[in-house]
This record gives sequence, C-alpha cells and structure tokens, in this order.
Amino acid sequence: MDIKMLIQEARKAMEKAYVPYSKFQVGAALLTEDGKVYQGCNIENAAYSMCNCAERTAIFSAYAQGDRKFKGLAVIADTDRPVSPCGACRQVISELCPNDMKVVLTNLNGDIKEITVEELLPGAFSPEDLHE
Ligand SMILES: O=c1ccn([C@H]2C[C@H](O)[C@@H](CO)O2)c(=O)[nH]1
Ligand SMILES: [Zn+2]
Repeated sequence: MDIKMLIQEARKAMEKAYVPYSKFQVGAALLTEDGKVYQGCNIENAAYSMCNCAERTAIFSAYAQGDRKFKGLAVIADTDRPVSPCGACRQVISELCPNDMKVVLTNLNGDIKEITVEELLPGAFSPEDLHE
C-alpha cells in the first residue's frame, strides 16, 4: 500500500472541510481493495450535534457508491500528535472496515502513527453481540 499517496489524498480532502464553527479541518482517505480512494472531510452544521467527521464522510461516501471492501485509511489534521479519531468514528470504522486493516494517523508536521482497526477500538461492540 502506498501510504504516502494515501496521506496526500487525505491532505487534499482536508482542504474541502466545511468548518465555520470549529475552524478545525480534518481530512481522510479510504483505500478500496481495487485501488480506488474515497476522500472525506468534516462537515459541520449550526446544529452542532449534526457535525460529521472526515473519517465517517469517507466511509459513507464509499458505501454510497457501492464500495465496501477497504484496505487502508489515512486521517490528517493540524494537531500536535497524529490526529486521534473520535469515539463515534472508531465505532463506525470497527464495524465497516476489517479488523486488521491499517489506519494511518498523521498531522501537518508529518508525525505518523500506524495502527490497526482492532487497536483503534479494542473490544468494540459488534454485530455479533446482537441476537434475535
Ligand atoms: O478525528 C477527528 C476528530 C475531529 N473531527 C472533526 C469534528 C468537528 O468537525 C471538528 C472538531 O471536533 O473536527 C474529525 O472530523 N475527525
Ligand atoms: Zn469522528
């Protein structure tokens, strides 16, 4: 996997963020099994709780286009440490991406933290926990 390319795509996505309230831009890039890249940015709303994170925008965009098989996710923001996805995104990523998929967290200083989906949310609540 070309991690540099994926980070560049996330960086481009960051520029598209709609963040009039927080002014905090976040970009994500999701790589599919067949090499396509879905960009995602955070999109805010005057009703603050409606804000959507970059990570979920990327995953939901892929789903909306019929893509469901992923092999990497990069996330970038202007943070001191590599950006740390929120709990909501960790939960969504856990369900919709493979457990061993690579997640590349980075920032504008070029600090990089590579982890897996499982490491992002150990013991995540999962579809297997539901029973009818
Ligand atoms: O990993 C993260 C963390 C935060 N945000 C967004 C949500 C909100 O728009 C802004 C401030 O929390 O950053 C993301 O998109 N991804
Ligand atoms: Zn989030």
